[in-house]
Amino acid sequence: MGFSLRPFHLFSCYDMSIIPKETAEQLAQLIRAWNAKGFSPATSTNYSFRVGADRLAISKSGRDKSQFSAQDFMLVDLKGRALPPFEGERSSAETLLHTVLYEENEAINVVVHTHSIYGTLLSDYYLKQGNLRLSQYELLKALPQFDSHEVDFELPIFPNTQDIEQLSEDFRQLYLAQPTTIAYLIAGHGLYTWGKSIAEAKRHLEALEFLLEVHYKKLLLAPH
Ligand SMILES: CSCCC(=O)C(=O)COP(=O)(O)O
Ligand SMILES: [Zn+2]
Repeated sequence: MGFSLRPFHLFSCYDMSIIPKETAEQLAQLIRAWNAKGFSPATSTNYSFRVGADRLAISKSGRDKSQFSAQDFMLVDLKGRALPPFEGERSSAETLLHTVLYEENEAINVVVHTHSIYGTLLSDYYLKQGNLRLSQYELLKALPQFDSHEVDFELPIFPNTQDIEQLSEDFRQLYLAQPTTIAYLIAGHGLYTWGKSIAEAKRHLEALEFLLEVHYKKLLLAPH
């Protein structure tokens, strides 16, 4: 099965209150698969895809990701406000961490977030230095900017906070200064990454989660 995202602009007379079923089902299937890998314990994590220039489909808050289905998405605008017919429903508590990306880059179509053990531990461990540097791993070539393993990839780390609006503005400043950023960590919390398609966001997420696990296990082998 392919994981391409159908360009929304092809639907000139498309009903904008409808969430595209095929895309929602593709992403829901991946969300369940990532849950099985331990990326989203206890209702954690959130996911979204662009539905138009001014709107996105995002996971509703508190959903069990092992049971996630297309019906667990709802529509919000770029300010994170619920759109018809979803008024009164609660989108992800971290909705603004998604909307900031769709606002700042119209090429972004999918945003994903994980709460893996390795992302949680390493983001906390490296918070003081402000980033996690990954070098010399072949899988770095799954990231867009690299065609060699002999590179230094720095994953920014933000302190965790319950003030998601402030965190989204802090991230906006970083993204405006460094628009090639493809992911970041929140300390003791997890990973955000994104892409222009489901396939690209999937590649980033799976490569980064693999690299986090490898890096953690390397520290165990050779502590420093
Ligand atoms: C139980 S996880 C705490 C909130 C969180 O970090 C998360 O990713 C899930 O929040 P949501 O509102 O999207 O369910
Ligand atoms: Zn989270």
